[in-house]
Amino acid sequence: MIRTAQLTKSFGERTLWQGVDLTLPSGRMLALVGPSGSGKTTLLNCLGLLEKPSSGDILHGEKSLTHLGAGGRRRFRKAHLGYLFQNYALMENATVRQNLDLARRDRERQAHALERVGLAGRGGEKVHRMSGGEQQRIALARLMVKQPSLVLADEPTGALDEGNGRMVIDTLRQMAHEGCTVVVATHKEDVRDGCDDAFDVHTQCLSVAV
Ligand SMILES: Nc1ncnc2c1ncn2[C@@H]1O[C@H](COP(=O)(O)OP(=O)(O)OP(=O)(O)O)[C@@H](O)[C@H]1O
Repeated sequence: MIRTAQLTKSFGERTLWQGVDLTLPSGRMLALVGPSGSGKTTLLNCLGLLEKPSSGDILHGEKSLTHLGAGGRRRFRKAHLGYLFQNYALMENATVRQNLDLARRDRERQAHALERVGLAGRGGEKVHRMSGGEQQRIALARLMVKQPSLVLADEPTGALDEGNGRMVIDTLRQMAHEGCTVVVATHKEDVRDGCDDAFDVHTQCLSVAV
C-alpha cells in the first residue's frame, strides 16, 4: 500500500496543494479531479517518483520513497509502477511486440492483452505507423503485460472514441480487481464515475465510495 503524508508542492511562490494525506489501498481506483492547472498531473508525477514534492513524504509500507536516490527510484519504478501518460512513452521505431517485451517477454500474456485492447494480430507492426488512439491502447496492453502494483493514468481516454474509452476504464477496473491500485487524473465525469473514490486537488476534498 502507498500513502502520502503531508505532501506539498509549490512552484516558487505558488502552492499547488499542501498537506495531502492520501491512502492508496490495493484494489481501488482513485480519480484525481480539479480545474485545469490545479496540479493533477504534478501529483501523479510525484506519486510516480518522476518529480519531487516540496515537502512531506510518500510511503510504501513503512519505507519512505521521497528519500530514495536515483538508483532506488529507478528500481522502485521498474518493480512497482505502471504509467499511462499522454505521450504514451512508447518506442516509436520498434514494433508493438518489442514494446511489450520491455514489460515482460511472455507471448501468451501479450496475445491476451492485445486481444483485450482490440489489437489482436498487430504485434509485428511498427508503432509510428499506428494512430494516436491505437498507440494509447498499446500503452494499455503494455500495462496489462507488466501487471504493476500501482497504475498512474493521466487522461487515459483522451485520444479515444466512446467505446474504446469505456474499454480502457473497464481494463483498469479489471487490473484493480486483480489487486493493483489505480490513480487516474481526469476532467471527464464518466471516468470519475468509473472510479471508487475522488480527490479534488483544488479543494483537497476526498470523496470515498462506501
Ligand atoms: N516545472 C514547472 N515549473 C513551474 N510551474 C510548473 C511546472 N510544472 C507544472 N507547473 C505549473 O503547475 C500548475 C499545475 O500543472 P498540472 O499540469 O499539474 O495541472 P493539471 O491539473 O494536471 O492541469 P490540466 O488539467 O490542464 O492538465 C500549472 O500552472 C503549471 O504551469
